[in-house]
Amino acid sequence: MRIFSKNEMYNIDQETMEKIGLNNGMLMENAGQAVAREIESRIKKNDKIIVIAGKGNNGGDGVVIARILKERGFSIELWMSHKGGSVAEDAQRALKIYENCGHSYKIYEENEEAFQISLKKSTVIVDALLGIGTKGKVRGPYRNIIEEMNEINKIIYAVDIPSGLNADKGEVDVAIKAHTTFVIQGAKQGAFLFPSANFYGGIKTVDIGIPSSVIEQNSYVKRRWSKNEVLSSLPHRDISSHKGTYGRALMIAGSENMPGAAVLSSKAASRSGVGLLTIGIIENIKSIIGSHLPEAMYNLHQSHQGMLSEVKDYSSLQLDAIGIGPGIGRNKETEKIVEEILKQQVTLVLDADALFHVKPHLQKVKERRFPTILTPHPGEMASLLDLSIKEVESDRFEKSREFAQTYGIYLVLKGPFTIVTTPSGEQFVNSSGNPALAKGGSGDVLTGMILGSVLQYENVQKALSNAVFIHGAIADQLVASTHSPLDVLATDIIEGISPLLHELYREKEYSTGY
Ligand SMILES: NC(=O)C1=CN([C@@H]2O[C@H](COP(=O)(O)OP(=O)(O)OC[C@H]3O[C@@H](n4cnc5c(N)ncnc54)[C@H](O)[C@@H]3O)[C@@H](O)[C@H]2O)[C@@H](O)CC1
Ligand SMILES: [K+]
Repeated sequence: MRIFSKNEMYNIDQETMEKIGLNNGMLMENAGQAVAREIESRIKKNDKIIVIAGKGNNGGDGVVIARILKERGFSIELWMSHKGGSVAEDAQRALKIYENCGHSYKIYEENEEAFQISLKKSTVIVDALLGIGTKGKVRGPYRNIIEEMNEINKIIYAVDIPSGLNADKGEVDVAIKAHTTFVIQGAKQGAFLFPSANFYGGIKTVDIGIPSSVIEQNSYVKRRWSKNEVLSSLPHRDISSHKGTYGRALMIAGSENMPGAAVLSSKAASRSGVGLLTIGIIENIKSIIGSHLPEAMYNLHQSHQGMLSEVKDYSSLQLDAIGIGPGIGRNKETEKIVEEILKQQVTLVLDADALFHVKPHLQKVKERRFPTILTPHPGEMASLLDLSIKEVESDRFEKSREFAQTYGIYLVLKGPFTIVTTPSGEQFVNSSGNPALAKGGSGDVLTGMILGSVLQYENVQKALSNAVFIHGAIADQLVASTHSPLDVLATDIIEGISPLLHELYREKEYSTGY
């Protein structure tokens, strides 16, 4: 599923009209036809359907839907929100065609009570009030209509966007609570931001025939990353491979107060395919880690205030990637280590306290020639950008892209619908996971999984998106089988890596070559 911003969508529509020659009326007809087909497959002949259309082009789509479904023999009442004169040109034309077919409609502004009676009698409502043109707080009759529609508690199918929502942002004033939203050509960004995502219900894309060349030239790549993408990109292990083939990684994590962060991130890394793992920790917690992960090697640091202190020469380890951050703590010494790590000519994964330390050194990040991956949660992202969490969350796509492009990094902005952004600005939205992951340690596990994953793939984005997907899918499976959203521990996620990978590889019909 493609995802668009409002401006991208308007540019795509504009170019389709100007360069391709499909006019707005044609696109509206295609949109209405396509959504009507989807609705038809979900309704019964005895349903009483109300289509409520606004005065913009979204309303025009609604008028086409009403006509098509009427012609197919369904019981349809079309309501326009406003009187004729103020309705957009193409929507007026759609209304003229509707009338030419012998159909009539009613106007909300002239008959509010009758609308409420009709609403009560209806079984299905089609919401074509407002689309991507919505700006600011919902005004005029729309506010009442939206509230009345929500109160009546019927099945609502929304066209393009649940009316009232902003296409690009997560914040909500008043909006339709849809059962399903039929998104035109692709979802709009707000479908993956909160709280607006809660209003969409199911999402189904309808194709209105916009040429793919126009889409490519007028939008960034923004897509959902789902199981199909994971299956088609899982790496193959060649029969002639050996442990060196799968990378030498160093995970620098933990401190006296947080030894668990080192256990979780290192264990997750080795379960995710690392060939040879070295753990960078302070000497006094080695015995704790060792009892959990006998397979690992160690790079022991001096301790200062219970945290890592010495800057090491890593050249003898012949590393391919370094992960740093979970539980390392924050003081001058740990900052120096992060600074030193930035000079290493290997792939880097920075998380947690390393994200705190990297902020004054972002210029050095920009100068790096090897992939740098930052994995902030919204709070860490907000402090990297000097913004509030709310400002980040409401605009996750734009904020991540700007940051990733400015510093030439891969960014994994965590949260529901984690977004992976590449240095060139392509974005991939994860489709797995649930609130069971909102727990201490689950980020440390993801960091380890990412470190393990980047060594298995030639393409960094695929490695990141797949690690994020698998992390979420494990939580989904646990909640669907033996756990609840309350009791999933970070260690359960690690234990779930093997069963899930096993299942995915079986599904991919993975063959070892034997
Ligand atoms: N070529 C195109 O642009 C196409 C557009 N299509 C449909 O058209 C929609 C976009 O159409 P429009 O740009 O006309 O926008 P909308 O249909 O979303 O509505 C804009 C109308 O709402 C009013 N409005 C905006 N914000 C408001 C607020 N806060 N409170 C009250 N009224 C408000 C505006 O004054 C304008 O009259 C899409 O979502 C899609 O459904 C499709 O028909 C396909 C082609
Ligand atoms: K709508």
